[in-house]
Amino acid sequence: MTGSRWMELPRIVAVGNEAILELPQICSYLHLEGPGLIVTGPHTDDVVGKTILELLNSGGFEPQTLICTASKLEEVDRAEARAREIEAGFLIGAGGGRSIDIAKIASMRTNIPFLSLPTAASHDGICSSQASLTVNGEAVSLPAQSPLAIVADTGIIARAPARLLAAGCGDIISNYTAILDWQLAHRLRSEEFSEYASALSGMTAKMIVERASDIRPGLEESAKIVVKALISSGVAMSIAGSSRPASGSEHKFAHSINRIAPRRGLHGELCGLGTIMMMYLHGKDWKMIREALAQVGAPTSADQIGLDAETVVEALVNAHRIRPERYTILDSGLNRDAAARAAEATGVI
Ligand SMILES: NC(=O)C1=CN([C@@H]2O[C@H](COP(=O)(O)OP(=O)(O)OC[C@H]3O[C@@H](n4cnc5c(N)ncnc54)[C@H](OP(=O)(O)O)[C@@H]3O)[C@@H](O)[C@H]2O)C=CC1
Ligand SMILES: O=C(CO)COP(=O)(O)O
Ligand SMILES: [Zn+2]
Repeated sequence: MTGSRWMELPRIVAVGNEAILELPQICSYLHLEGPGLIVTGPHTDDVVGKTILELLNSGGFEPQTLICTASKLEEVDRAEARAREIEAGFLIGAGGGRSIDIAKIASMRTNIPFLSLPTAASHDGICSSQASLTVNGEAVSLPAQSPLAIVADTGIIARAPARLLAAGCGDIISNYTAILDWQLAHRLRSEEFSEYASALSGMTAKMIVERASDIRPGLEESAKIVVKALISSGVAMSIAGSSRPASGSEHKFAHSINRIAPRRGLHGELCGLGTIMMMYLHGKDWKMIREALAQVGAPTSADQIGLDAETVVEALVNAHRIRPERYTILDSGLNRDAAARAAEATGVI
């Protein structure tokens, strides 16, 4: 085999209190030219929309805003059309995982560079070169543009609702089972495995578990710990060239819940619950995971996010149908009784 696989990584990663104020400077440093299209959501627009507009205006980047409300292809189509219509020089994905993913795919389609401006530490898609979308009701992972720069203002992130920070911890802690699944697929299916990507992803998850008692809502220092971990997890995905180091059976469970009970629980919350149960299925230390999630304030039982036992079991037995090409512990054939036992034994239901 000849040639190489190209790894896309950001050129600038700015993490810190009031980092948002450096936005015009960063755009100039990267030789970006306006208009800049800000892809964001309604809540985020209330929190930082005006600030971003003022900052970009002050730098002469003629900003415009597009509000998106769902992780759907139609929203990507809208972002792409608007970017082309205004002949955008760059895109900014500002907000949670959904806005960043939409900007990421629109950037890939239009070949217009994009900047990632997370306003919450709720997901590890801040820097990854893939995006997750719902297409025809199914969760799909698509190749996308890696951000040219990340601007993570830890002051804004620390002031975001506490639930978002806890969810981000869940998304990182899920790397434990994602790696176990990847190793299993390597052993049983000869799937290509990256020692480096898995080591980085695993170290990131271990750090959050070890520092769980230091992670408190409202603290800038906590926001910094979690954001850096989310970025590392994204780098692991970029190294692997897929979400494999950060998405395994626990993510299949989360996607399966989204299919059965849409809008119930945040992505990272569902992944956290899935990780507890998948650790149990792998015969590993699920209590350590549950304890860490509880320490950071993430849900450890389904009823905390309004899910009933039947929905959890249904999601578990059907989770292997999500992206069947991605082999995980669930592909060994989890029957309904075993699924209920795993959920009950771990206290998830
Ligand atoms: N590409 C990848 O590698 C990854 C992608 N993802 C994807 O990311 C998404 C999950 O991300 P997540 O962030 O949990 O979900 P959302 O993007 O839906 O964000 C959750 C909510 O938080 C709000 N919000 C964000 N920041 C603030 C703030 N500072 N103050 C108040 N509210 C705020 C959002 O507002 P608003 O309404 O403005 O959006 C939204 O209502 C999923 O679609 C998932 O598939 C997750 C992990 C990795
Ligand atoms: O959420 C992810 C990693 O945290 C990646 O998403 P997918 O499960 O859609 O690949
Ligand atoms: Zn995730």
